[in-house]
This record gives sequence, C-alpha cells and structure tokens, in this order.
Amino acid sequence: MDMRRVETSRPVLPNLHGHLARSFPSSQSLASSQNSPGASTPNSWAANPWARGTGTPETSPPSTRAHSPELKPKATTEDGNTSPVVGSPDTPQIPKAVKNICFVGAGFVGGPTAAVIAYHNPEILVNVVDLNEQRVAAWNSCHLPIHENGLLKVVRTARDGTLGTTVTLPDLDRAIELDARQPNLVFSTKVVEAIEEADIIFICVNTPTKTYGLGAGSMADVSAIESATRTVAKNAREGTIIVEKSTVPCGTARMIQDILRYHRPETSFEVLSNPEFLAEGTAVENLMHPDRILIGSAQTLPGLRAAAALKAVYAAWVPAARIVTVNTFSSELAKLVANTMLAQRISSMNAVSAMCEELGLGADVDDVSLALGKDSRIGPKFLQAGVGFGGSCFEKDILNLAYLASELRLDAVAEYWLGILRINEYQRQRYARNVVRELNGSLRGKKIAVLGFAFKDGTNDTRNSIAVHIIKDLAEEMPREIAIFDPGCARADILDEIQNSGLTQSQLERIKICTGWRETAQDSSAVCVLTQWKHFRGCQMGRPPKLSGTETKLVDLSLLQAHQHDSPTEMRIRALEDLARREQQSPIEDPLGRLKPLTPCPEGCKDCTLGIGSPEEAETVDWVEVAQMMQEPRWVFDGRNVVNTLELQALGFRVRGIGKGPW
Ligand SMILES: NC(=O)C1=CN([C@@H]2O[C@H](COP(=O)(O)OP(=O)(O)OC[C@H]3O[C@@H](n4cnc5c(N)ncnc54)[C@H](O)[C@@H]3O)[C@@H](O)[C@H]2O)C=CC1
Ligand SMILES: O=C(O)[C@H]1O[C@H](OP(=O)(O)OP(=O)(O)OC[C@H]2O[C@@H](n3ccc(=O)[nH]c3=O)[C@H](O)[C@@H]2O)[C@H](O)[C@@H](O)[C@@H]1O
Repeated sequence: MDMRRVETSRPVLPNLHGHLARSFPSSQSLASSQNSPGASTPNSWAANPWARGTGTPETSPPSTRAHSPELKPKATTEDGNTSPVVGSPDTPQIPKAVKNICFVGAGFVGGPTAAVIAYHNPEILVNVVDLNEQRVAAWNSCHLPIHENGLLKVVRTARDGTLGTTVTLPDLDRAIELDARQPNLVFSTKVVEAIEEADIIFICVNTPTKTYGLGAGSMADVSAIESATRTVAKNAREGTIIVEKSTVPCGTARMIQDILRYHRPETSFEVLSNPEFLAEGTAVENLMHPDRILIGSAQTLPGLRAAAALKAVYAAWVPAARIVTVNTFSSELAKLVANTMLAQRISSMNAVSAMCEELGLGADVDDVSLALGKDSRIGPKFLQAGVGFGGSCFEKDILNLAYLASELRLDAVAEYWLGILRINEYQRQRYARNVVRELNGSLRGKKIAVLGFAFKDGTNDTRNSIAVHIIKDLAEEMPREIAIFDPGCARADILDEIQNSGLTQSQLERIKICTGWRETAQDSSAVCVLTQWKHFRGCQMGRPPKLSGTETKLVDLSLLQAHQHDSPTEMRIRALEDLARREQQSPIEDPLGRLKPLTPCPEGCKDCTLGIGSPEEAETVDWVEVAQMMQEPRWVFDGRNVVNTLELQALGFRVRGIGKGPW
C-alpha cells in the first residue's frame, strides 16, 4: 500500500464537493473500470475491484455545479447535535403545517414507517403509493405483504379507522370516552395523484447493489430513486419537502436536487435526508421507540425550516431529545456507517468463533460475548456469533461505503470495510465445509434437514439469506435431499431465492420445501439450524419460549394520568390497552374493542388457505421426537447457538455449535 499516494490524493480542504467532483467519470476512468478484473461480477468485493480512479457513482454531481451552502457554521448542542445558531438569521421559523404526506414505495420500510406516522398523526393524511399492484392489494387486505409483530393492528387502526368506545377499568378514577378515529392511511397505485397533493414526500424505494455494468457488485443502484424523483419533479407542488428515506450513497440528495432543478428550474424544493434504522422482525417496536430519528438538511433557512416541519411530524410520538438534526451529507453517511459498524461487530465475533473452535481448549464464543458485553463501552448487542449476517442491507451498505472510500482513493479504508464481508463469507463457507466434513466428507445418499431460511427470526424476508448460500454449498455435494422448513416464510419466497441461487436442475430437484419440522427432520442424517427462531430451541427447554408479542408489559402510568385530562393520543391509548391487558390477564391485541372488523377475504383466498407467515401458530420442535426419526448418529449443526447442547446430547444427538470447541 502506497500510503504517500493516499495522503497526497486528499484535497487541501475537507471539501465534500471536491471529493464528489473528483469521482465523476472521465473517459479514462471508465475505460480502466471496464478493464478492472472482477468489476462485472456480483461478488467482486472479494478482492477490491476498484483500481484507483476507476468507476464512479452515477449519482455524483457534475464537477461544475456551484458549491451549495450546506456546510454553513452552526452551533453544537450538549448532546453533540448540530442546530442553528440561536438568535441568528438561520433560526428556523414555525414549520409549515403538514396535512398530507406521500410515501413512494410500499416495501419493508415504506409500509411500516408510513403506518406508524399515520397512526400517531391522525390529522395527517398519509398516502402510500407503489407501482407493484400486488403489494398494494396486500396492504389493503388482512394479509399484509410483510410479517411484523404488531403491524396489522397499527395498519388497521390508521387504514380502517376505529370504533368509538368507553373505557372503564378499576384502576381509572373515571370512565374515558375514546372517539371513533377516521381512516388516514391509504395504500394505492395512484403515484401521480398522491405526489400532487403532498406537503412531504418520502422516497422509499429500493437501492440494491448494481448487478450490471459499471460498478457491478459494488455500487448502489439508484435508478429507482432517479425514476421516483423524476415523477416527483414533474408533479409535486411548489414548496413540497422531499425526504430521502432509502439508504443511499453519500451525495444522493444533491442528485435529487439536480433532477428537481432540471425538470422544474423555476421551483424550489428542499431535500432532506432521513434514513431509517428499523430492523426487520422488530420494525414496529423500533418505529414506536426509536433510538434516534436522524434528519439531515441544508444548513440554510429554508433547509432548517423543512427539517423543523419533518421534526414536527415525528414529535407526535418521539421525544425531542431523540430527534437529531445534522447536515444532509453527514446524515447520508451516518446511515451507511451505522450498518457497517453493526456488521463489523458480528464479523468480529464470527472471527473469534473460528478461533474458539480451532483452539480446542473449550473457549466458548458465547462466554466471550457475555464478558465483552458487560463492558459498558462495548455493550451487549450485536455480539452473537452465527453463520454470518444476511439480509438485504448490511452487505449492500458496506459495499456502498467501501465504494465511496475507493472513489475517494482511500484504498486502505475501502479494504478495511471489505474485510467485514470477507469474514462473513468465510464464516458461512466454514460452516458448510464443517457439515460435509463431519458427515465423512460426502453427502451422497444422505438427507439434510434445514431449519430456518429467513435471514433472521421474526421476519418473512428471505432476501440474501445466509441459508441460501449454505444450501447452495451443500447441494453441490449432491445429497439425496435437502429439506427446508421456516415457520415464517412463504414457500414461494423460499423457492424463488433458491431458484435464483445458480443451482443446476439436478441440484434443484433434490430440494424440498416442507410445511413443518417433522416432515423436514424425518429420516435425515443431519439437522442444520440456520435461523434463530425460538421454535428451534425446542420444547425440552423447560417452559416453551414465549413468542414475542405476548409478554406482559409494564404500564406507563404517567401516560395514563395525562390521559385522564388531555386528548387521547395513540401513545396514551396504548398505555390504556396495556392496563386493560394486565387487568384481563390476557395478551389480546385489542382489549378496548376499538378495531373495526376486517373485511372478509374473497372466497378461495389463497393466502388464507396457505396460512402464509404465521410463526406464532407454528409448533415448537420436539427434539425427543426428532431423535426418533433421524438417522444415526443424529447430527445437529447449530448455526445460531439456539439449542441446549447438553440436553440434546443427553437425547443422543451429536451437536456442533458455532465457536464451541473443536469441530
Ligand atoms: N428492509 C429494511 O429493513 C430496511 C431498508 N432500508 C432501506 O430502505 C429502502 C427500501 O428498502 P425496502 O423497503 O426493504 O425495499 P422494498 O424492495 O421492500 O420496497 C421498495 C418498494 O419501492 C417500490 N418502487 C420502486 N420504484 C418505485 C417508483 N418509481 N414508484 C413507486 N414505487 C416504486 C417497489 O415496487 C417496492 O415495493 C432501501 O434503500 C433500503 O436500503 C433502510 C432500513 C431498513
Ligand atoms: O438498514 C437496514 O436495512 C437495517 O439493517 C439492520 O437490520 P436488519 O438487517 O433488518 O436485521 P439485523 O437484526 O441487523 O440482522 C442482520 C443480520 O445479522 C445477523 N446478526 C445480528 C446480530 C448478531 O448479534 N448476530 C448476527 O449474526 C442476523 O441474524 C441477520 O442475519 C440494522 O440492524 C438496522 O438498524 C438497519 O436499519
């Protein structure tokens, strides 16, 4: 590594515009990128594919653009937040009243985020639009397109409105009247109409890694953002605030401004960055109680005013101290760095797990995590070793960040980030290799049972699941059958992922997707646990584990007291519901009877008959029964460290966990 070259390539001033301008393609950089090895392979991060000066995010602004005033001086508050200088001409005025919000993109993020915003702001009409008719139809039915705990109730409350009711509970000193709530959440395909009416538009479309052309396998594909922005540019009212909710390359807000200016040169729009930090499986909880809401804006009067308007929307339920406002590009960058650092923790523990296994001294990665997590500087979260991280975001966002570093000619920095992905790939390959090795180096004639396909528990999302990579590696060993069961995923989604994983026809024919663990484990030589569903811990572990959503909650009495005097916000109604559940000793979803009955599905509704994505109803694995139906010597390869090794060993299983002694 030529450190001197890296040093001298830095601009004299820390000037973002300079960096991005430099990354704009010249004919030379394009040519060298096309010649660079691996530039067109989707997994080209395996070796840094970006030779110095090659490739360019399509999103970068032209180098000739005038510098914008985004980086004006500002004050820093005690909590490190930046805010306009008090009393300066930059102080934002009272934010514009927001009456109508449009979400473009009704996916994993757009749908739940829109629903929670609508839920807490009953006076704002929230339109969620998508080009995908099927997805919109699902949002309008009782079979939402994504499985998230508590989501259906939030959607029903805002989408369908509620019934009025009187609440009388022994703990309340008087009856409380709850008025009927009017619907304020609409899902549709009417993209143009919704954009025309909006005061704020959230762009919430997909930003996958490019799979073609320049930067394939590394650069973010922002074509959906471009396309949505063009529709916004042509149809939005003057003064509408545009919010980039999608995770984007740093500098995208400027690309959005550019498109807006091109189509509407006479009209001014403010573009805000407001990245989303929810994790799938806990989306509603994360949206209801976010660690922080991050809003990036231009540090100009109109920019700060727009940020204040967005802040007011969140302030309906998020405490002000949790709403962080910064400049636009810090916000864009912070999102990529947040995901990269979370993934970095996982890769660190996975690296430790390999060491524990090879040491052969009994060092246990879970013990190491426990010890580390007690250090308040490290904290206990995201230290769980496993088969590696999956999902639609970590990998693409790390690639996105590394690509930016590479474009900035910071090769050492890019390499540093890419190391996280290398460990991730190493970990999952190591797992598959170990399975084959323990089964005497051959899977021929053997059946392998796979428990878990979703990239994590609590979700039906199969995108970029680690399971598909491991199944592919195992399928190459030509087993008799690979049987797969996941309590949360739809069969069609699993099949789709597998069919797109590059298996041959003969390998595909050996794969079977099952509807329960019995059928999966029957006559198998090994069970591979690849998702950390609680169901897989087994009913041997004392009391069956509670599925999330049924826990008895602590009642927030301060909210209840406030409720007796003020208008009932949804936060307060939730506190009332918690109280009612406690008194009824029942975890029912709607203890106050506010929800309107669901419109019945049409006759023969296929989602009703398939029972898609209902993990609450799925049966917990009975390992005693599994032991009886498996082939000797009954291998369990626990890729998530969910089973109780000692108990399973007592039942006659051979158990191998992650980071738990010699393989
Ligand atoms: N999935 C997750 O947990 C998180 C995702 N993100 C980010 O949020 C963004 C969206 O992610 P997901 O919701 O998972 O994607 P998704 O693929 O589930 O949803 C995107 C939706 O946008 C729609 N769409 C695309 N172009 C459109 C257009 N021009 N007009 C109308 N609709 C259009 C698609 O039909 C699709 O339904 C991505 O940038 C992602 O990185 C951020 C935090 C969490
Ligand atoms: O930008 C995004 O899309 C989101 O990405 C992640 O959320 P998500 O991918 O939904 O789920 P995580 O809980 O982060 O899990 C990601 C993967 O890491 C794995 N993981 C997680 C934690 C851990 O300790 N060990 C571990 O292997 C999970 O099993 C899963 O495969 C982040 O946690 C969110 O904050 C972020 O908004």
